[in-house]
Parts: sequence; structure tokens; C-alpha cells
Amino acid sequence: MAELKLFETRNLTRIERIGTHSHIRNMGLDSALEPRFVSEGMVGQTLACKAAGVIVQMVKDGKIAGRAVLLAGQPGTGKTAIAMGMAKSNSQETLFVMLAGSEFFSLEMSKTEALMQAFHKSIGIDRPTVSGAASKTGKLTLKSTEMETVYDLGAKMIEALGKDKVQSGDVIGIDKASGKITKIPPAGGSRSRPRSTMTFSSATLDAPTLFTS
Ligand SMILES: Nc1ncnc2c1ncn2[C@@H]1O[C@H](COP(=O)(O)OP(=O)(O)OP(=O)(O)O)[C@@H](O)[C@H]1O
Repeated sequence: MAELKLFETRNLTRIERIGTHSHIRNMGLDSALEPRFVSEGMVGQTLACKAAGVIVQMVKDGKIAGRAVLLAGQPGTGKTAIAMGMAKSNSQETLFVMLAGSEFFSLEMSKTEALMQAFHKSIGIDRPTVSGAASKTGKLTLKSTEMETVYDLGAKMIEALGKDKVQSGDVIGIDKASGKITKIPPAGGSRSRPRSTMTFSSATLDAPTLFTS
């Protein structure tokens, strides 16, 4: 009879996607913004590289600012590579922040807030909060009689909690699209609140603490 052998398996619960763009050093264009077929880590995609180069040049010349660029194409055709080339064309040290749509939409944080955080991270800024402490992330616990939910907090929401002086036991409304937090005043005392209302329980910051439970 065949012997059954059991081997210990490694914990594979956390699988990370490894970004393989380290070979991209620039957009592979010459000084007249003409694309070379193989250059600076970029191979082919000459029209897209040229278009990206023209946009970067317009930004450098101060002709456009505060705009977004949409790169569309089949998976794996080099959209991220070109975006990285655009960043690297400015300087090899330019910060490049990647956001995966799926991760982004699964965040328990307002999309505006998540975007703001990514932008702040990309330009190395920590926004000051109302208390003057550095802008940080945190956690917010909401409780009802049936359930308890923990939300990730961004700087904007932390600021809103401070502004409204939200305290443990307060009923709050959160607009998940904009991140706006509003304190809902008790109408005739807490007993009249519907059972399903979520009540602010606690908020903690990962660093400089504004609120604690
Ligand atoms: N023209 C290119 N020159 C050099 N490397 C490239 C080129 N196009 C893609 N690659 C490399 O191939 C891999 C996949 O490309 P990339 O992630 O940029 O594609 P994508 O279009 O952003 O894909 P997805 O839509 O799945 O996010 C990366 O390692 C990237 O650096």
C-alpha cells in the first residue's frame, strides 16, 4: 500500500502582486520626442509613447496642469509601463503610486478620501488636521444593537469628526461617496432612535491621537 505523506504547507493567505516595471527608465523618446523602438526599457508602443511624451512636454512647458490622462487598452499592453515612463521622464526619483481599481472599490473609505490620500502620498504631503497634528489614518467603530462595523478613516473624515465634536454615543451619518460626516441630533432622546441606527462608538488614529474610546 502506498505511504501517505503529509507536508506542512506555508501560509498562502496573503498573495501580493509584484510590480515588474523596474526595467522602465523613461519613455524611449529622442530629444525631438520621436520614439525609438527599443529604448530605456520601453519596447514598441511607439505611438502611445510619443503621445505620452507630448503630454509630459506640455506639462513641463506649463501649457497644461491639473488634468488626468486616460490610457485605454487590453490587459498587459503597457499602460502602467507608459505611466511609469512618464513619471521617470521627469526624474528617476519621481514617486509613482499605483492604485488597483478592485482594491480601491473594496476599501471601506470614501472614494474621494482614498484618492486624496493617494495624491497626498504621491507628492509626499501630510495635511494638517484641525488639532494641528499631522494628517494620519485611523479607525472608526460604529455600533448598532445588532452589529458592529469598523471603518478605515482618512484625514478628511478625521477632520470632520473633530469639527463636529463627535463623541462616543453620538449618532452620525456618513456619505460614503464624499466622506462627509454629519452628527444627527437626538430627536426626543436616544430612546426614540430607530434600533438599526449606527452609533459612533470610538475612533482611534494610527498616530497622533485625536479621539480614543
Ligand atoms: N512596451 C513595453 N515595453 C516594455 N515593457 C512593457 C511594455 N508593455 C508592457 N511591458 C511590461 O509588461 C508587463 C505588463 O504591462 P503593464 O502592467 O504596463 O500593462 P497594463 O496595460 O497596465 O496591464 P493591466 O491593464 O493588466 O493593468 C509589465 O512588466 C510592463 O513593464
